[in-house]
Order: sequence, then structure tokens, then C-alpha cells
Amino acid sequence: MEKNLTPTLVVAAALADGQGRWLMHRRPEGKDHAGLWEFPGGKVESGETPEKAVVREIEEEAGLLLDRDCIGEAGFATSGGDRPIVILLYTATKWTGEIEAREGGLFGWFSLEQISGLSKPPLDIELARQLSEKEG
Ligand SMILES: Nc1nc2c([nH]c(=O)n2[C@@H]2O[C@H](COP(=O)(O)OP(=O)(O)OP(=O)(O)O)[C@@H](O)[C@H]2O)c(=O)[nH]1
Repeated sequence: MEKNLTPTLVVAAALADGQGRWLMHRRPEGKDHAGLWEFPGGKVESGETPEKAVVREIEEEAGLLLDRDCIGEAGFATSGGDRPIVILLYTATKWTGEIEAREGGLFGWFSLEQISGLSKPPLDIELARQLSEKEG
């Protein structure tokens, strides 16, 4: 049977604290990329727009409700292989709520320079590079 090479669409958000720091999530044990730092987010569900998905994922994962009017496009990255994915990265500057690691793992605020030194999945290296180019 032919392989399904249609990529899974993943959305992620770079939340800005307004002082040059960005929110990163260290993935919990037992998930893909456990222990690595990435931009919080997840898979777009069937019938959902990417913007709606990023708002849903950040609430599910971090307990923060993003203001949809303050979401911007920051970049994207793609991977091939057996399980191809496309990740769209958004910036977010406004939200309500307090950070809570609802699906485990750990959250932290980092400068772009610190982010470049964190252990990240391959696609996040590219996303962080694009974010630095745009916001650095
Ligand atoms: N959320 C997120 N996922 C990323 C990033 N970079 C990256 O390679 N991924 C990969 O993209 C996929 C996203 O899946 P996820 O596990 O976060 O999404 P989800 O919560 O909807 O999935 P679930 O069905 O496993 O609960 C994972 O394989 C993850 O490792 C990133 O910056 N953010």
C-alpha cells in the first residue's frame, strides 16, 4: 500500500511577555520528544482552523486563553520522513489566565538567546531561527 505522505498539521504559539522573553514548554515523559523544549501547541483537529486550534491547544496545555486579535504569523517548518508534519508558529501578545502545566511537563520564559541554547526538536530549531529573525 502507498504511504500517506500528507503532513499532519501542527500549530504552536510563541507567547511574548513584552520584556523580550518567550514561553517554552518542556515535553513530559512518555510523549514524542520527551524532555525537549518546544513552543506549546498541538495538532489541528478535523474541521478546525489553525487559529482556533492554537487557541484551544494553549488553553488545554497551559491554561491560558489567547486573545485571538493578538495572534500573528511567525513562521513555519516542515519535516519529511514516514510521519511528515507541518508546524505553523504564531506569536501571541495577549491572554488571560495563569500558567498551569495541564498536560504535564514544565513551562519557562526564555530570551531568544536562551532559546537557541535549549535542547529542542529539529523543527523548533528552525522555528526559533525564524522567530529571532522576525523579533530579534
Ligand atoms: N506542540 C508542538 N509540537 C511539536 C513542536 N515541534 C515538533 O516537532 N512537534 C511535534 O509535533 C507533534 C505535535 O503533537 P502534540 O503531541 O503536541 O499534539 P497533541 O497534544 O495534539 O497530540 P496528542 O494526540 O499526542 O495528545 C508531536 O510529534 C511533536 O513532537 C512544537 O514546537 N510544538
